[in-house]
Amino acid sequence: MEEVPHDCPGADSAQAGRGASCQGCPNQRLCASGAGATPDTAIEEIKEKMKTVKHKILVLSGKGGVGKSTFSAHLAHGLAEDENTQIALLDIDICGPSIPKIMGLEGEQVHQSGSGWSPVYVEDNLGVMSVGFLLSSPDDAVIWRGPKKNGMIKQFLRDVDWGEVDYLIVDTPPGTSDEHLSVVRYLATAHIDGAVIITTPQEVSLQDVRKEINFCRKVKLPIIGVVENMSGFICPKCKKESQIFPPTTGGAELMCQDLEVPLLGRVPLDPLIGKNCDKGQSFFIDAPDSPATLAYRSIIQRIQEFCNLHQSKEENLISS
Ligand SMILES: Nc1ncnc2c1ncn2[C@@H]1O[C@H](COP(=O)(O)OP(=O)(O)OP(=O)(O)O)[C@@H](O)[C@H]1O
Repeated sequence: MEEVPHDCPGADSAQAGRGASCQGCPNQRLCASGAGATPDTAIEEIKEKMKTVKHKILVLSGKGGVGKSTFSAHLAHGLAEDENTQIALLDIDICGPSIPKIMGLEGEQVHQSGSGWSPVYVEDNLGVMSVGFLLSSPDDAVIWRGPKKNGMIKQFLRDVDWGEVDYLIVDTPPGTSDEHLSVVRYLATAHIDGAVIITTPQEVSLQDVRKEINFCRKVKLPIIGVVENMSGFICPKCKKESQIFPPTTGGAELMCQDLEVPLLGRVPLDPLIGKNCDKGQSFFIDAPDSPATLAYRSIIQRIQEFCNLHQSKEENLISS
């Protein structure tokens, strides 16, 4: 893929491409050519597009590898169990798009639909779009930087033909990067319900979650809550409940109390989750009553309650 070595500080601003924010930029010529320019019309187009999407949820994590994509995928699977609910799963994890693998869609490419793109449907009511669909193979690397990367996110939000959707779940890269700012900026005008932040119980992960929470507060992104993943261990050989290692105490719970954000729940470390993700199959099917599945279901219910409340608040605002 083409590299755009462009780090102009104004590259993501509405002024980029018009030269106004690019003074002193070594790549001014590229910038002035309009690469990655974000005309105000794009925001308007995204706003228009998002009118058919009822709820928008961002899934964030401070650290990589904590289970963010696994969570995004299974939130989508869980919500899609109600066949009257239409779900869209968007993967913008540019450096490590794992949604194709987890959803059993490896090797899929972007499908054209009119002038835009059509999601790939894993169920009638569950459509998926991933940055991974743009790669020539799973081992290909995305080396876009700056405006082109943001342009791609804009394109995902504007050009994918989602149709009428109840929930749009956005799986983001770890940390608080350009992509987060772009997606928040583009979706902000279309009212994001909020963010779910995934962590493990370890302090190295929690430390980064604190930053993530501060990021959300700075950009005024509501926080639905935190999920402590890989919290305690389910031994596959142990049959009795008592032999299950207890979930951790402290960890995310203390942090959530401290920072006044809800802890949505804890998901144990369960080897079946890893196995099923590698097979591209939901673990809810193979282990409908496992502690991990039950933990997920309770978390999903809390997210739905949050979104319903958000919707009533919006409706009240409109009617008042
Ligand atoms: N509760 C769990 N128990 C066991 N394995 C898990 C659990 N949650 C996730 N995993 C496994 O952990 C690995 C990392 O998960 P995942 O890819 O979802 O992380 P991530 O936070 O999205 O990573 P990144 O953002 O760096 O791509 C995967 O192999 C996944 O199957």
